[in-house]
Amino acid sequence: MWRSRGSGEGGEGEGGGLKMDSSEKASATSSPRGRPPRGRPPKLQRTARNGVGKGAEKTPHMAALILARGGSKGIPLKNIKHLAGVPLIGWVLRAAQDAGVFQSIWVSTDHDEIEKVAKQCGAQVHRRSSEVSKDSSTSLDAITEFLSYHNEVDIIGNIQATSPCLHPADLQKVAEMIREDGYDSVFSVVRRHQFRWSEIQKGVSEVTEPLNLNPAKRPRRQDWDGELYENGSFYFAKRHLIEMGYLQGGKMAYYEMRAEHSVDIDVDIDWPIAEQRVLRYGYFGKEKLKEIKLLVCNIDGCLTNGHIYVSGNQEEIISYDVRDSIGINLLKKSDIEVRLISERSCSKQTLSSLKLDLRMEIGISNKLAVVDEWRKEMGLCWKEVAYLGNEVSDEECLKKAGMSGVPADACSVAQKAAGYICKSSGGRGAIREFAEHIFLLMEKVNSCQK
Ligand SMILES: CC(=O)N[C@H]1[C@H]([C@H](O)[C@H](O)CO)O[C@](OP(=O)(O)OC[C@H]2O[C@@H](n3ccc(N)nc3=O)[C@H](O)[C@@H]2O)(C(=O)O)C[C@@H]1O
Repeated sequence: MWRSRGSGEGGEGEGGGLKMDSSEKASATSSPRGRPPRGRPPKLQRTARNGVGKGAEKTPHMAALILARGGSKGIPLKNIKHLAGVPLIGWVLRAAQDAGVFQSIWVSTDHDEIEKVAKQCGAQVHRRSSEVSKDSSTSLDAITEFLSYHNEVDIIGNIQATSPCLHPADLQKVAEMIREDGYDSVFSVVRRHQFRWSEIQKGVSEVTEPLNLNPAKRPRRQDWDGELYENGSFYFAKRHLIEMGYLQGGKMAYYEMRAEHSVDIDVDIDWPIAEQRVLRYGYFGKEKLKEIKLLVCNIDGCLTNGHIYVSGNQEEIISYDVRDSIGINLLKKSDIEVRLISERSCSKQTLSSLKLDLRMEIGISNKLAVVDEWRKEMGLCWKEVAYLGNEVSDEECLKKAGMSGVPADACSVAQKAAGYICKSSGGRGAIREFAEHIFLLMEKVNSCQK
């Protein structure tokens, strides 16, 4: 959903890339389905690895594993539903990729669409069996199955997509705790200041009791350290523990996450709150965002819905959404110049009758060259350019721009190259929505600069 980046100008923007060696690439999907039926998964065996056994010098293989079954109950296909323009699994995948501590990064799923999105986000996919994809299946069941097909893995970092505010630094610290401090398992917690009370059970106890406070001396927040709660963001464990049926055990430690990064999507009403949280505190990639000064927008399929009506006297008739013209005006008021570009030789006369008063170039076969020229003319770097496109011809600009978006109905090449996928379609409010996204991220940039 975002691009792998190299160094230099082409590597600017919100995302990061996963480095895989060729053997890992060759097995981009692992699948119990692809194997001959032989009942239960093979019995797990402890091999001479991970510092155990003779001459084992190899760095232990730490795999990130995101469990993403298709049958989520409360929110349908929750694991790939777009949260702030990015599929839910995409947030934690981006953090895992940029952490640079994993030898491999996997999504375990039983669903075709989730497999597709996971691969677009740069993950390898384990097609899990239906036995570990039921409502009653636990995470441990799915992790155990994954390990039984991946003998090369020594340590599992089970990252839950339902905690999308994860940052690479959190994962780097946990990897260090396991690799250097010798912990067998580490899981995330958050500090909460919550007073707990015993439950009233009819017939047993008619009164409640304080569990962690003295009502006569109620502490103020600043006078009380609070308590640590498992927050469900991640669970790291060495293979032997999982083989024994534990995700937490052995030499065990917790990792305390910052409260603002601790988000747990459990029920549907958590979704809008999580969306606001990621926009403010989420991880947007290695490269720092810069203030946007120019937005370039493709015409057919972004400004318009792509339909053209031709009148008897060969005049083109197009439609656009008033919300988009409001979005354009808001951008202009915020000193963001908006320009239009088109591969097709649209009718300039028709476009100028929209009275948007925007500079535009039409009939452009190499959009990248034109936008590059525009940004140089304005003295901008690519990070200061936002691009909204929907077609294959927009791919390069989407990859280069500091902020990139596509309407909901953009082609898959463009979707893959963009950092933000609008809920609105082209010609139906996508520009307005993308403008809103730009404003939110600019707030983030400005608050970081203060
Ligand atoms: C490691 C673990 O035990 N995780 C469980 C967590 C954990 O205890 C809490 O988050 C702690 O705060 O709780 C559950 O959490 P939940 O059901 O939301 O699952 C978390 C993520 O894992 C995926 N998952 C879970 C189980 C499974 N067999 N396959 C999966 O793909 C879900 O799709 C989702 O993306 C729960 O609420 O019931 C179930 C999870 O199994």
